[in-house]
Amino acid sequence: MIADPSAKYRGFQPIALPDRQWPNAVLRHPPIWMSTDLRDGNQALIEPMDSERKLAMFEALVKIGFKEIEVAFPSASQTDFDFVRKLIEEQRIPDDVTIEVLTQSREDLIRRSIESLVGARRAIVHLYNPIAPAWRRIVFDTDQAGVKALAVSGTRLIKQLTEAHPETEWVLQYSPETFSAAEVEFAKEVCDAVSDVWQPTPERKMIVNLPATVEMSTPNTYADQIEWMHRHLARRDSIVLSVHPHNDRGTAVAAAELAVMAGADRVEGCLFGSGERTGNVDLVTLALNLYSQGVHPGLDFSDIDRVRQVAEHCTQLPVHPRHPYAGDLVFTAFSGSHQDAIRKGMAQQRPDQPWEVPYLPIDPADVGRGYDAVIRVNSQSGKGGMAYVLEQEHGFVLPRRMQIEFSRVIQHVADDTGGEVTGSDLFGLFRREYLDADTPWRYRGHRLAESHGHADDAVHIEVELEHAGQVRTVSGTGNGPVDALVNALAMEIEVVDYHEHALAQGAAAAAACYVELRVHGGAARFGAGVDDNIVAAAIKAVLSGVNRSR
Ligand SMILES: CC(=O)SCCNC(=O)CCNC(=O)[C@H](O)C(C)(C)COP(=O)(O)OP(=O)(O)OC[C@H]1O[C@@H](n2cnc3c(N)ncnc32)[C@H](O)[C@@H]1OP(=O)(O)O
Ligand SMILES: CC(C)C(=O)C(=O)O
Repeated sequence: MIADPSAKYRGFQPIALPDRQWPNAVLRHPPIWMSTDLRDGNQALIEPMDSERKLAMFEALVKIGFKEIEVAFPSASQTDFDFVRKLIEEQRIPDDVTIEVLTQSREDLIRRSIESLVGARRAIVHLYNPIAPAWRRIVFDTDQAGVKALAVSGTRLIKQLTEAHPETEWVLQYSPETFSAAEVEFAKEVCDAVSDVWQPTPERKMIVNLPATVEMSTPNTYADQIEWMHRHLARRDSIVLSVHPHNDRGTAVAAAELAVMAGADRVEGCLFGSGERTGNVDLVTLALNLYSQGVHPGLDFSDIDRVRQVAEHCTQLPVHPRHPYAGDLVFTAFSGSHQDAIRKGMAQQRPDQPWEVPYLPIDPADVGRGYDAVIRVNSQSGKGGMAYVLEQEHGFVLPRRMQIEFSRVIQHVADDTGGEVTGSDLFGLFRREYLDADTPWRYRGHRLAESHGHADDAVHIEVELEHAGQVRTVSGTGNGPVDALVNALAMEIEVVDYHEHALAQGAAAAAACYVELRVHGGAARFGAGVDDNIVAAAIKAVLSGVNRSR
C-alpha cells in the first residue's frame, strides 16, 4: 500500500440532492425480484454451468418463487442458446414466470438473442451498453453522443425484430451499464432516448435497470442517484425502475435496500451473492432481511439448506459458514453470555408471541434449521451452553449449582483440547464425572419399607453395597429414602439440595436424580444417579456424591 492513497485514488463525487426523501422511507412490501444467477452469476464462474446445472438452478429458482429469471446470454455460447431453446421447446417455463436474456448492442448478437426466444409466451430482452466516462474513453473511444446512439440503435433493432413475432409478449429492459460511475443527467438522457424509441405505456411498461456495475461509494450515494432518476426519468409511470447492485465495497445489500427506499421497484441479484468479482447483491439476505421485519418477501426459503445445496452444486462455490441466514454457523453461539441469553430466550418464547430470542434475528425453524446447533460448546462457553446441550441432546436438566460445578470440568477439557466439546463428549464427561463415580461405594440393590398415614410415618431402607470389593448391607430409617440412606451410611452427611426428573416421556421412563452433599463438613459436592427405579436413582446419586467428596 502507498503512504498517500489520494495520489492514486480519487474519492467518489456524490450528486447534490439536499431534499432527498429516501431516509424517511420504510420498506413495507417486497420489490419485484429478478434472479440473474443463470447470467451474471454464471458468467463469473470458473466453470460456467452446463445444461444439467442450468436446469437444476432454473427449477430451484422457480420453486423459490422467482417470477423473472435471466436465463442466459444466448449470443455468448451455444450452451446458453440451447438452454433457452430447451426451456421454450420443452415447455419448462411456468405461465407466471418470464425469462430474460442479455445482449450487447451489436446487430449480430441482438439477432441471435431474439432468435433464441422465438416461441416464448413472454420474454424480457435486456439490452446494455456502458455509459460512464472511463468506459466511454477507455473501452469505446467515443463520446456521450456515441454511447447514446449505440443504445438507441440497439433498441430500434430489438423493436423491429420483436414486432415480427407478435405471438410473444415482449418486454424491453435497458441497462445503462456502469450507471453508478456515470453522470445522472447523462444516464437520464440515454434512458429517455431509449424509451422514446420503445414507447412504453403504463399498461406495457419497459424496465430501466440502473446497475452499480462497480460499487463506487457508500450506499447512501447510490440511493441519491436512484432517487434522482426516480424523480427525473421521463414516462416514469410506464417504467419499472430496477437496480442491480454489485458488492465491490461489501455494501450491496445496504445499497439495494436504500435504493428501494429511494424509489426502485425491482431488484436484480443472485442467490448467496454469486456473480462478478465480489458478487451481485445477495437475494437470500435481502429477502430474509424483509422477513425479519415482518414483511413476507414473496420468496420461499423454508428449506434454506436445500437451496444452498443446489446453489453450491450449480456454482461449484461454497457458501461461507457465516453467510447471513444460510451459513452453517449463523444460528450457533459458542460464547457463554450469548448461550445464556439464547437459552433463556428459547425457554420464554411462546409460539403466539413476536419472536424475541436474544442474538437470533429470526427463528431458525422458519428456514428449516433445527435448534440442535443453536448452542455449541468450546472454551468460550459457559455453564448455560453446556446445560442446554446436555438437556437438548441427552435430557439431563442439571440444577443451577451443579451446572457451575460441571462447567469447570468442561472448561478444563475445552482448554486442554482447544476444540469443540460435542454433545456426546459432554455426555461422556458427565457419565465419567458423576454416573460412574462408584468407588469406593457401589450400589447393588435395596429393599424399602414405608408406613404412610400414621403419626410415626417413616421409611426403612436396607441397601446392599459393594465397598472396596466387599459386599455389605447397611440399613437405616428416615423421613424419606435419602434420609434413611444417609442414616444407614453412618457418616456425617448434610443433604444441601435434591432434584429429580424423568429422562423421557412415559411411565417407563428412567429417572435422573441429583443431590448436593456436604460430607464431614467439607465442600459441597454433587452426585447424580440414573435408574428405572426412582429410589435406586436417588441412592446412586447419594453414593456418587459421597464418592466424589473423598
Ligand atoms: C456488466 C456485465 O456483466 S455485462 C455482461 C458481460 N457478459 C459477458 O460478456 C459474457 C458473454 N460475453 C461473451 O461471450 C463475449 O463477450 C461475446 C460473445 C458477447 C462477444 O465476444 P467478442 O465479439 O469476441 O467481443 P468481446 O467480448 O471481446 O467484446 C468487446 C467488443 O465489444 C464491444 N462492446 C462491449 N460491450 C458492448 C455493448 N454493450 N454494446 C456494444 N458493443 C459492446 C467493445 O467495445 C469491444 O469492441 P471492439 O472489439 O470494437 O473494441
Ligand atoms: C448488464 C448489467 C446490468 C450488468 O450486469 C452490470 O452492470 O453489472
